[in-house]
Amino acid sequence: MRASELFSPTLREVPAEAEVVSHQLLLRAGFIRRAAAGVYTYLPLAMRVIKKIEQIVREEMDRQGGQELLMPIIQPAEIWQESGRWDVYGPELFRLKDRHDRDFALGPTHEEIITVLVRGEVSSYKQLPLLLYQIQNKYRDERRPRFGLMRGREFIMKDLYSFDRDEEGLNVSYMKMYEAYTRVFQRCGLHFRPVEADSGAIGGSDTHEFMVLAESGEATVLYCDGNGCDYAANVEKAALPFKERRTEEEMRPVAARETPGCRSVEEVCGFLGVPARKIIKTLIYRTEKEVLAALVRGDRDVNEVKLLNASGALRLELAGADTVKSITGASVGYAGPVGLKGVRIIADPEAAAAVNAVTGANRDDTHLINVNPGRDFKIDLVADIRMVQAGEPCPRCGAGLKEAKGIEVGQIFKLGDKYSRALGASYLDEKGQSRPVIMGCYGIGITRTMAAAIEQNHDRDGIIWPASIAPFHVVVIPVNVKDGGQYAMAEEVYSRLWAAGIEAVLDDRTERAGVKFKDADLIGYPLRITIGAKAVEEKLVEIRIRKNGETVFVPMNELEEKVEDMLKEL
Ligand SMILES: O=C(C[C@@H]1CCCCN1)Cn1cnc2cc(Cl)c(F)cc2c1=O
Ligand SMILES: [Mg+2]
Repeated sequence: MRASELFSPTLREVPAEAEVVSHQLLLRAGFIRRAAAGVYTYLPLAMRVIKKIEQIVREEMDRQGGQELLMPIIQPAEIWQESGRWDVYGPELFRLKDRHDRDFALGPTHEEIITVLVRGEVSSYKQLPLLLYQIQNKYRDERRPRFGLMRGREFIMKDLYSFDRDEEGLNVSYMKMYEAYTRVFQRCGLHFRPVEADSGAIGGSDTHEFMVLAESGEATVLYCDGNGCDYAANVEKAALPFKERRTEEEMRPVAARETPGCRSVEEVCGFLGVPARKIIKTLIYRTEKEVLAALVRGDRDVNEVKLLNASGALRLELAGADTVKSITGASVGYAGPVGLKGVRIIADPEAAAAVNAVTGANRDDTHLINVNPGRDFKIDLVADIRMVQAGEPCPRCGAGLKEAKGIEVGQIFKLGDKYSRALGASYLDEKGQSRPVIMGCYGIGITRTMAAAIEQNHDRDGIIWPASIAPFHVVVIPVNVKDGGQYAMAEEVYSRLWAAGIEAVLDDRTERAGVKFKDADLIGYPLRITIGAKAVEEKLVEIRIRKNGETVFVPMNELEEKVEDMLKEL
């Protein structure tokens, strides 16, 4: 490929809406262009990266017995009504009508499509297990698409679905995918961690997320690196065994205390001179069914994913000031469990075990002291609803947990019979008994993986592609294209690299060398070969490694071998 022909319009400045590095660099380096909010055109350089990631994914899915197919993007509403999800998903589900006014969805995922397919074709245990996958665009109408390809409304996903006879078979499929995902992300040159995760609305039991570790990641991971312990969990899921603390403290009578303007835990602690762990923090939430009061110890935070799961609701959000006012009679910051009417009280075990605690009084500028759960208010449900914090003991080995930010690039789920029962996909077992097929589903965000690779591999000059997914391996730059000797040598290097299966770009533009170097660093080619006057005289090529800036001089007769060896390390 010659740079003068390559369609990769670079930008000097980036639009303000590009908040994260991968979004900025994908725009600046000419990889993507915005078509609408959260909708992008992938330009040639991006397509080369996407194809390489897809190829790695295909090879690893096929290695485990996966069979590729391609499912439709437009999905008939009927199967979503049959699975019960047509009314569960709100505005996030893109819906459209055809010319006959029939309802369709743009596929955000494909459990319904694939289960209906298998229902029609599988009837005997002899046909199982089945691992079917596709690599296809997905559509999810995010309220606020942002971070470029990291949270788009149209994105490319590999989704595989496993069909087994029973749980045991599912466990085999699940472990096959766990291994395949580990190989995929290793081959993509990414530093990642599988973490225990929450299965969310999709249901099912076990699930792991594959996190690319990067500061800009939206997910928080708690992990242990205590002597070989590999515990790691999305903080949404992380749970620690509750240890009741024996206390001899006598229950004292409740009393009100004026706490003017003290809304936060810190302000109340400072004003009353009590530690945060003596406070029961009360947060008012709304679900699609009811209003809840969530109680956690003052030095903890509510884990909204755990609260949602404990409440059995589908949607949960913090109540606004007016709801807090109407429910508690006070403005935000003075809510407490004593005397609350018409709300369900869900308390974390630590809050439920509190003795002589401080709580809001449900009256402005007032708190209560010596509040005792059970005596002064009734708890409707005790459930683990708190965030685990860094430093707390690893549930496996006791070492202090560490915290990292992660970008979720894949997630694998055990679905069980949730969709096969709802949609009637069953098979006859050896004894002629009809049983539901047991399913798993496994996703990798292809375009999100490309963005995550940039988040994890960049510097102030631009992208640093891992060699395995780089759009090209080498850029060959003649310092002066008007110098016949330099240009001829650059052409020779360029054609010999391609002959050796190494993907090279020849920067044949008439720009100054400095501009070419800047573009090479921005686009992020793993290697840069410079051909200047010295190179021509001494028949030496200068090879610079993008990742660490190291430069080596290589005689022409060792060119291909040296480049191959260097690429293996990148
Ligand atoms: O997609 C999954 C689970 C797995 C992930 C891996 C590949 C197979 N599916 C979960 N999920 C996420 N967002 C969704 C958004 C909409 Cl609008 C929807 F209607 C459904 C879903 C939905 O089901
Ligand atoms: Mg997830």
